[in-house]
Amino acid sequence: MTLRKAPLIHPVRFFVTALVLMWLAGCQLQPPEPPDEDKAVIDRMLVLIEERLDVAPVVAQAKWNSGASIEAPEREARILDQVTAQAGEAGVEEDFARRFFEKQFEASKQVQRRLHHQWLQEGRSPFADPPDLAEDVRPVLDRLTPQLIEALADIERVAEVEGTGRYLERRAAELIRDDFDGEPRDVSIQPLVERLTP
Ligand SMILES: O=C(O)C(=O)C[C@]1(C(=O)O)C=C[C@@H](O)C=C1
Repeated sequence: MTLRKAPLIHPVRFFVTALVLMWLAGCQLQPPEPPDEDKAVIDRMLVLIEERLDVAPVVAQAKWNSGASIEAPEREARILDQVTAQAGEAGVEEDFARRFFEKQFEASKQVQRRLHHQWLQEGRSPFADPPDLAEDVRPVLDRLTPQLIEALADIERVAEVEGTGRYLERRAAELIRDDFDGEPRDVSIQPLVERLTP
């Protein structure tokens, strides 16, 4: 009679155990996702940034027709004064709020410069029915300012939640236009990436 040694662990059990262990390891490797309500806070902010960036081509048209400079430092200073005052009331760190808005100006100017460059190359004539910068366009930006400050206050509340930085970058790619190689988008979210990344 030949004695066959029984395997230490039955092959089927070994296989099932290995599968379970691999599945558990997979779960461990998944980076943590923020809770849904914190994701909604980030989405809301990104939608507002996109809305603001959406105005830049209209500003560019108005300035193309009027010949006004893309840089409007006195206008930026006025917005920043307002932002500083409102950020304090909303519980947002003033430096963070200012840096955030400075980056929104920069992103807008990038869009405007790239469009003017394009139009110059095309030899574009003035737009037929240009929007009025003071009457039509800047009021849209002014309405967005307090909404963005509120969104910044919410961002501050979720800043320490794990996974928010990663989520922000992923969703920015989905919610914000990637015109001009995505440069204006990257600039516009930069202060948020810095704030949300540990
Ligand atoms: O209001 C303008 O003239 C704009 O070009 C818009 C804007 C802004 O993003 O708010 C951008 C650049 C200017 O330097 C000032 C303000």
